[in-house]
Amino acid sequence: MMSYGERPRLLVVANRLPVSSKKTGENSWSMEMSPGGKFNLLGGVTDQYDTKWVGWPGFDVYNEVEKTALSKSLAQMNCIPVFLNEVFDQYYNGYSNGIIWPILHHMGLPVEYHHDANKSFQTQYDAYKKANRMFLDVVMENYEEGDTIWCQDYHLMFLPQYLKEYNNKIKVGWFLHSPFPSSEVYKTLPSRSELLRSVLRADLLGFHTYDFARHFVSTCTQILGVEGTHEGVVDQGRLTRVVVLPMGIDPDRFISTCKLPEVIQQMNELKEKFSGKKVILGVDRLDMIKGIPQKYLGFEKFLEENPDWRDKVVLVQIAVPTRDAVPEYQKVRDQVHGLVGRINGRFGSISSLPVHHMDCSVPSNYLCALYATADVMLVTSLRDGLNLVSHEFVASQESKKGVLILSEFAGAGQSLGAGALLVNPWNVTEVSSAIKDALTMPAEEREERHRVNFQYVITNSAEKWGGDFLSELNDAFAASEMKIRSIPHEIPQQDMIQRYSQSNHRLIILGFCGTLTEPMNSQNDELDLKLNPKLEGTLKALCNDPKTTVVVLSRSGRNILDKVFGEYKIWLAAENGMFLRDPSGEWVTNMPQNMKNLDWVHGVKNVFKYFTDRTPRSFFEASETSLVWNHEYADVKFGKTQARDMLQHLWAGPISKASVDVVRGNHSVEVHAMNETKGAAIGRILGEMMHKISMTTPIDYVFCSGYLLEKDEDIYTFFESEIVPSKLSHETRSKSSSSIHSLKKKQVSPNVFDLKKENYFSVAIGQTRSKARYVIDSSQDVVDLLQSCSCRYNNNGPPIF
Ligand SMILES: O=P(O)(O)OC[C@H]1O[C@H](O[C@H]2O[C@H](CO)[C@@H](O)[C@H](O)[C@H]2O)[C@H](O)[C@@H](O)[C@@H]1O
Ligand SMILES: O=c1ccn([C@@H]2O[C@H](COP(=O)(O)OP(=O)(O)O)[C@@H](O)[C@H]2O)c(=O)[nH]1
Repeated sequence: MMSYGERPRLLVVANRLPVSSKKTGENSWSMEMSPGGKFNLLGGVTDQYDTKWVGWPGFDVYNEVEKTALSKSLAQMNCIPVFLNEVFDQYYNGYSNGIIWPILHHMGLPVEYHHDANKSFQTQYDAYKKANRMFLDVVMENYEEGDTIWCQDYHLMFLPQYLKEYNNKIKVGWFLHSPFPSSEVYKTLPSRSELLRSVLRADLLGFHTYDFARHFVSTCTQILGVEGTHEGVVDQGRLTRVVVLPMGIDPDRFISTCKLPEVIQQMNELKEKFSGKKVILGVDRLDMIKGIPQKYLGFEKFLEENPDWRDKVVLVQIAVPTRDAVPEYQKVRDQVHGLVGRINGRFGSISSLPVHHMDCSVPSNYLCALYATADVMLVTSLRDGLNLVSHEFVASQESKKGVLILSEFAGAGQSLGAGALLVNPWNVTEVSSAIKDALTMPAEEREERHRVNFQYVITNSAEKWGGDFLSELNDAFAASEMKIRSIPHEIPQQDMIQRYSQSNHRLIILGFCGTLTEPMNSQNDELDLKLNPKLEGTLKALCNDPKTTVVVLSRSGRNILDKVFGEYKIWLAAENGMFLRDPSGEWVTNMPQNMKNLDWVHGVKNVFKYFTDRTPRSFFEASETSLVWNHEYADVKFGKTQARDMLQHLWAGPISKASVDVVRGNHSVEVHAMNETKGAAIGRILGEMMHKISMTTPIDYVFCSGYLLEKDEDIYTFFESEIVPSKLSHETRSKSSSSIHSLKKKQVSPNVFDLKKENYFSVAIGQTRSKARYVIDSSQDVVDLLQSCSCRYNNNGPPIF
């Protein structure tokens, strides 16, 4: 592993490098850091990391000598160029900004020009993939083992997959600076699944707001049929962590710039120019998402309704040209120019114009002067990942304490909403009233609102954001490394059976659905879950064996388990351990206190019933604390569509405020009380069991197997902590503190376990990755294993079946 100096290495990969390069002569360049945008993060993380940037330099370079010269100059700024040249147009203007960008911002797909080879989705998509491969090539040329790769934004959605395909051990994070839309919008994208699958290969995914993260997870569950959990997205036992981390700015840069003599001079000039007038400021790229037309309509309405203000207020709008080659951007520019002309025509005079509109960017010091001089900042984005401009305004207003009017559709609305006046930019009347409120706001309220926002902006800086993301990435990577190491092995069948026969008290814990159930096929009419007939005799023999305790631990309810296992001398734990039945058939409630509020159950049941009635061959199980809707036997495609719709209904209705977990399985939707997992239940179950029986022989053999959800796999790790270290004798062990009693706060005898590592068999069914030690393919293998064990139940005696 290579580390530059003492610091770990970080490669930040973004579409654009954070420097602007100017050609000063043949093969010579001058470089300047770009001050704005997400490039602020660079300052934030360089202290702890040796950081290098990989990205497009901002222009084409074809000549090899020039490429080398530019690369050398960029290297001095820790930048590495990716020369996209002929791919750039279709990748950047085409797929990135013409297709993905509008989708991410809820604007829908443009009409496809499929007759024009340069504009068809397919050619643009191919260019996008090609560009992502070009980024990969440059990253790999510079990669050293142990480096962290942080991919930025929607331009690089294929990069996580390409990196992991190249080397699965690379640590990869991806952050989306844009919003992520509702699944209803996202699913219109023709390449929807490929892009999602690719980003899911990263170790950590970051979003600006909770809504974007929630949309992303639910989109993955609906389109890919993967499982969404509170940690992220789980596919085939592999977790991709999802975090919400709103970006920030470098507030000190704005605070100190406002104190520079040059900037104070600019501020004085601006004050003089607009003396006697209040200044409303807008700073946006000239992008459809920024809602500049809506801003002008709101301002126009304000002037219409408030004639007294007409010569006392100006709107200064910096509209930075952007993505000019994309047709939609040309349209919005023309529309905006039309509105500016109309407003100035209606309300202007020889001596004053209400709108000062500029199609240009301004130098960063001048921008600071504008921020600091303005009385009101007006942000009317229709959708915006975050909106750094609003943060920058707040940071620059330390002395003026002006008012921020902020669109509720900007990510920043979720963090600066407390101090800002939040508006719906589509509501022209609301924007107009907010302008009036801002201009007439009493000083006391203005100062208080500013104080709240200023506090947020200085605390949640870009530095904190970068540090938090990278530390989350390290944690996620370490956790996934541990998982990779524990890819389960094939079960050593002979050893398992031999150890079984040599032990004195065996505990067998089994799941039910997919573990012990009868295999179903598409011809089956009977939808009742039934015990696999091949297991009937085996299970009976195991249950009758005095040396063996068998527990079925299932999400199913008491009535189902009773029906299936009524005649067996078996322990049944229904609803993941909420109810426990002993071998004599008596049920007790075994529910933790904090799960008693079950008001949501009724509403969920109604939604499940509605969908069951409309989805042939689907069914649901409703128990007291959980509900499962199963579409395994329904038409595959229709079942998935219905499940997707069902989730929308659930989120919008009965579970919107409930403490529940929703789990989207491959063929099911489950809703159950929060944190109710098999691992959380097993301590309680064993405690209750020990309470009921007097156990003379400690458990020295455990077989635990199921076709389990990722979250229920905590049951496999539960027993790991019960294992006796090999050097501890049984006597020493009995004095040690490692007992269920101490671990799970239940009244059980201290000598419940005497479990050696070799005698613990946790066996996952049908998983490629798992917390279990071993893996088997199907429930048929469970049948074989249990049969082999039961044949040996009288130790060395002859098989009885
Ligand atoms: O590089 P361009 O194509 O000219 O576009 C500039 C950037 O626009 C987008 O910015 C987003 O990132 C900001 C910081 O996270 C966020 O505040 C804003 O809401 C987003 O729109 C784009 O995502 C960047 O990649 C572009 O560089
Ligand atoms: O003339 C200008 C106007 C704006 N900006 C910067 O552009 C960024 C805009 O970021 P924001 O998140 O508001 O929107 P985006 O353009 O990234 O969608 C901010 O950092 C501004 O300081 C700039 O550098 N020059």
